[in-house]
Amino acid sequence: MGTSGKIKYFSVVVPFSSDGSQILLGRKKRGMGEGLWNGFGGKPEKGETMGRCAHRELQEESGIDATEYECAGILYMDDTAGPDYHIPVYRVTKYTGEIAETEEMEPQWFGASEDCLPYDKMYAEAKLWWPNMLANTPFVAKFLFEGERVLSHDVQSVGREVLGEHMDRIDEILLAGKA
Ligand SMILES: Nc1ncnc2c1[nH]c(=O)n2[C@H]1C[C@H](O)[C@@H](COP(=O)(O)OP(=O)(O)OP(=O)(O)O)O1
Repeated sequence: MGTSGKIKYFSVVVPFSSDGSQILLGRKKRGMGEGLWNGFGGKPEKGETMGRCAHRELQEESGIDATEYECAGILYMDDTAGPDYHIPVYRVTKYTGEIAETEEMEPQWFGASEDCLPYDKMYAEAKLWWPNMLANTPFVAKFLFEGERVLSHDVQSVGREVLGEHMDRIDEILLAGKA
């Protein structure tokens, strides 16, 4: 854990097209990460599990309603100075509704392959976990940051059961109001 002793929780949500050949990303229009392409997402509200947070954030930021989605992996980010981030990443395989640009995000489809992703306009750690996301291999990724620089990383492929245990621990913390 970084020296601040604080952990912030966020979700990241990535819709896939029905044939799996495309992914929907959003370009952040304001605030943290402005100008970067990423999945949709944000902080859980009080009393919300991460799954519910993922569903709500996707709806608020892209206008669509996820009907089939699951946790694909978790990003644990330790910062040498600032707060740490714990960020579950969700894969959406079915949704209803129309994709819309919102105040926060400009949505765009990209090919679901590494050479189609705009890594130079994504968070620094993105290129380290996206290969697992694209291969549909569940993962637990740990990063040590100094500001925006990744000092070290360890991305492990894990079984769905292990990922589920990580998610249970996070939901327990959220539901206990300890986040
Ligand atoms: N490295 C890094 N730093 C900060 N945030 C992220 C990363 N990598 C990421 O993938 N992310 C994700 C986590 C979230 O999905 C967004 C940040 O959420 P954002 O919506 O900008 O945060 P807030 O505006 O404070 O939260 P809400 O108000 O939307 O709840 O980037």
